[in-house]
Order: sequence, then structure tokens, then C-alpha cells
Amino acid sequence: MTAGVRVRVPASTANLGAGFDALGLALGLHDVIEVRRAPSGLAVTVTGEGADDVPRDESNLVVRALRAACDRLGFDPGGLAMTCANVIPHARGLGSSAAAIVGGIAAAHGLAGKPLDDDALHLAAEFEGHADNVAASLLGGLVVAWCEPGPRFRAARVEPHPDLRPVAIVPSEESATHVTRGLLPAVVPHADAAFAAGRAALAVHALAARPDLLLPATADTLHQDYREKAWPRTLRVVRELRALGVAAAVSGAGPTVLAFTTDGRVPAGVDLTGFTATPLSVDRAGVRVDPLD
Ligand SMILES: Nc1ncnc2c1ncn2[C@@H]1O[C@H](COP(=O)(O)OP(=O)(O)O)[C@@H](O)[C@H]1O
Ligand SMILES: N[C@@H](CCOP(=O)(O)O)C(=O)O
Repeated sequence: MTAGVRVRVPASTANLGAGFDALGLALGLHDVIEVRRAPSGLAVTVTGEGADDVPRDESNLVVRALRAACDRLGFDPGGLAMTCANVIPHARGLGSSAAAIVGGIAAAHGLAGKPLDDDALHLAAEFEGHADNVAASLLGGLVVAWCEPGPRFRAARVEPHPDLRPVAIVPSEESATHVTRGLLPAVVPHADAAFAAGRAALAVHALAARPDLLLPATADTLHQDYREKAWPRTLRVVRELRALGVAAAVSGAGPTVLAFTTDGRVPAGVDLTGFTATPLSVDRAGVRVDPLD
């Protein structure tokens, strides 16, 4: 048991085209959470993203995930003083909720002196409802996530190609993931499912070994068009970039556009008014937990 922990947890982009709920990539954009043991009670301080919105009590997502992980570990942390320095934009499709959940679970494991394990991934995915973002934040790099009967969430990490330079093109407006999941149909045509299976498999190969195949690899038939009415400008940017040969896709549930490049550039000629384009690195390490004095 330690006096406190510092957790650094990466953002993520999910789906990567047609890999709906299955593929994720960790990004070099990190929230930092510090949790110290205290005699009693709960004190939460939040700076940066969500500072005006997120709750400071037991309903805070980081705290809820931390408590759930402590329960699973049979560990009573006592009182807690937590500070969250948030950088990942909220409700933009860059996995802020997944990072909050993984951050809370990682803090619990750090305080209890237990390594992160497969149960931590399953718990995080249960919280989030799907494993693609949480697996990326937990493991780093490129992840393939799936769910076994039980249900039991699992994921495998794949080393991304060293030349990958993602660019996040982030609009100012927000879009809640649960809202745009509600726009998805219960069934899709078999031909669309077959298209998506091929492209998602190709995406893993392209992101790991063949960046020259990223354009066909990031085409989607499973979610983007169904969600268009939530963020029409996002899909316009995706289509314009793809027409210019850039492997662009909706990041997670949107509204951010993710351009999978090898030079960190997006071409001039696409109207990005209202968006901010930020080149990012790929996070290869996943969540990091360090003891505090
Ligand atoms: N660091 C955080 N601390 C507390 N709550 C958070 C944090 N990050 C995200 N959330 C919660 O998750 C919501 C965004 O989740 P979601 O709609 O899934 O979008 P995203 O694509 O950013 O994960 C926020 O509005 C907030 O309620
Ligand atoms: N597969 C999920 C991914 C959601 O990612 P987020 O970053 O938008 O939370 C989906 O498409 O709903």
C-alpha cells in the first residue's frame, strides 16, 4: 500500500474506420490524476477540461471507477484527496470517459500495490460499455478488442507502425457518445458487414505494417453515415480529406475527425473553419502509474 499515486493516462481514437467497438489507438494526449490517501472523506480538485462541469463528489467518473476497482480488489483505501489535470477534450470522440475510467482503476491498483491485469480491462470495459477505447488507454498502441460469452471483455495489443502521425481535427461542439450510439440501427445489410470485416482486418495490417494501405483500410459502412445528422460538418471534412487521398475517419463516436498520416499534415484546400487540427504522437506505453511520496 502506498501513500499516493500519480496516474498518466492517454486519450484514444476508436473504430479507426470500420472497426466499430473493436479497434482503438492510444494517442499522445494525457490526463494526469494524483490520488493521496487521507484520514477520511473525499476531496476532488479538477483543472483543465471539464473543470466547470464534472462533479467533485462520489459521482465523479474517476472516483466511481476507483471505488469499483477497490471493491473488486477487496481493498479499503480510506479517505482520498484527488487532483485531476485534464487535457483530453470531453465529448469529442477522443476517449475522455475511457481515460477517466482507466485512470480511476489504475489509481486503485496503484494504491493497493496490485498490477493492472485482465480483470482491470474487463471492469473498465463494463463501465464504458465497449472495450475499444479503454483497451487503448490501458495498453497503449493499437488494440483489437472483443467480447467473449459471459460476457468477458478482452483485448490484444499490436505494435503500431513507427511512421504513424495521427492528426486530430477537433471541432468546438460536443457530441455525447451515448446519444450517437442511439442513432445506430439494430441490423445492417450483410454486404455492409462483409465490407466492414475486410476493412477492419486491413486496418490492423495497415496501421501495423503497411501505412500505404491506410486509405482503403479506414473506409466504414457500420457507423459513420448513420451518425451523420449529429455532426454533418465532421462527415463533410472526412469525405473531402478522403477525396484528396488522406485516410480520414470519424474518431470514436465523433465529432472529431482523425487523419491517419505519416507526415502529420493535412492538405490545404479543405475548409477546416471551426475545427482545430493538432498533430499527435501515438502513445505506445498505455497508462502509467507512479508512487507519490
Ligand atoms: N476526467 C474526467 N473526469 C470526470 N468525468 C469525465 C472525465 N472525462 C470525461 N468525463 C465524463 O465523460 C463525458 C464524455 O464522455 P463521452 O460522451 O463518452 O465522450 P468522450 O468521447 O470524450 O469519451 C463527459 O461529459 C464527462 O461527463
Ligand atoms: N466504438 C465506440 C467508440 C466511442 O468512442 P468515444 O471516444 O466517442 O467515446 C462508438 O463508436 O460508440
